Amino acid sequence: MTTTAIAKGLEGVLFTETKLTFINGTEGILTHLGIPIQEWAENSTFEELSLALLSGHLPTTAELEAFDAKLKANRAVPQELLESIKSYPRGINPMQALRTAVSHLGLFDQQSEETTAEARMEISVRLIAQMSTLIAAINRAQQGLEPVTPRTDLTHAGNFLYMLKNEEPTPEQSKLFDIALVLHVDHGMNASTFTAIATASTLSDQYSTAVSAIGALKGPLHGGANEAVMDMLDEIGTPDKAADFITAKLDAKEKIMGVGHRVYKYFDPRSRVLRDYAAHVAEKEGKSHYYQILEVIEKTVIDRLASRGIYPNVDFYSGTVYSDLGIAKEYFTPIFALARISGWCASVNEYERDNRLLRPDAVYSGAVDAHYVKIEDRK
Ligand SMILES: CC(=O)SCCNC(=O)CCNC(=O)[C@H](O)C(C)(C)COP(=O)(O)OP(=O)(O)OC[C@H]1O[C@@H](n2cnc3c(N)ncnc32)[C@H](O)[C@@H]1OP(=O)(O)O
Ligand SMILES: O=C([O-])CC(=O)C(=O)O
Repeated sequence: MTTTAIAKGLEGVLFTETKLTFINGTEGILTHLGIPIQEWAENSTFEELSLALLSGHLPTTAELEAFDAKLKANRAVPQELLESIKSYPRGINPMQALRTAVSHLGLFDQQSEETTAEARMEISVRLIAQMSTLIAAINRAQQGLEPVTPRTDLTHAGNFLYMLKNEEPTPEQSKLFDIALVLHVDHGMNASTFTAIATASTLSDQYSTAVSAIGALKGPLHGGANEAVMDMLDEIGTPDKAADFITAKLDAKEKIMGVGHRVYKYFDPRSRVLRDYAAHVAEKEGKSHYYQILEVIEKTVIDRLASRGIYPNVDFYSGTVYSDLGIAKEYFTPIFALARISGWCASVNEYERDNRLLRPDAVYSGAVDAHYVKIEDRK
């Protein structure tokens, strides 16, 4: 069946069914397994949401404990890989490093070429567990520091912060970071999940799907926007300059990073949760410089763009939360990958249960009835 109507950017195209995530973009609703994102953020953990999406149901205590134990047991990565990470050039984009490291990780996994449902599930657990160790090791290696051995007595979020700083985070820091991870775990058929599924649809392996997805997430129109927001805040400098800066950008028809969404034509509910946490920190510890600038930007953007359905998205406030945790902005997008690996794996595994090769089409608008002209005869 072929249609000649072009859906630019595949907007509104339905290519599969899913039971994992639902989004109502007009009302700003996001649910996983039918449960609102606010409830997941308030009550759950990264580990529980990851397992819920991988298994398709809310886990029992025994199931969650077994999954958590498996994640913990799989945190370490091969020493050769850590040595290789230390040899990466300094100053590289950490997403480049992560893409390379995840690909390299696959070389050590004896199951990496297996594509059965069972193998995909086993590899998913390892990918979820080890992504964290890789990102922390990249962060430290780029500063000339030795990687920190993962601990098995900390949560996924707490252990990541520990490996980053070689210092145990406070329970509040771990909880805040865990909530940020929960908010980023899955989001329907976003560009990186779609990319992962496209790769898996060729019956390629789970490491290849993760590597493709990391590449797709890296761009500033997708996961890379959280870092771009911080670049913008640094460029603005002080809150009093924010309104004029944004107005000038919009007058010049430039995009504001962390704003707008293909699906949400109202507030992204994740941005509201993150804003509330950022506001809470601001109230407790005094308004950070970044938070004050974001407040002005949000107001200016809503005044100018809300009538067109353009509102802050998840990337708008996430950076202030990470920056409050002392994380450098270059690591905001890798942290997005740290959370989204669960969503990628869950979506790929779900799609692979009833796989069909993804292969859309294009309307041909090039030359017709042309003939080959020898190079010496060309004008
Ligand atoms: C985790 C995530 O991936 S969330 C998204 C993260 N990305 C960003 O924050 C980058 C900035 N935002 C954007 O580029 C866009 O909003 C996208 C790509 C995310 C989605 O938007 P789309 O629905 O594809 O809209 P598209 O890019 O086609 O723009 C449609 C119109 O809205 C305007 N618009 C969209 N986003 C913005 C923005 N952030 N700032 C200003 N104008 C915008 C466009 O300029 C365009 O205007 P025009 O019709 O006058 O030419
Ligand atoms: O759904 C999208 O297009 C982008 C997004 O918000 C996400 O991946 O979290």
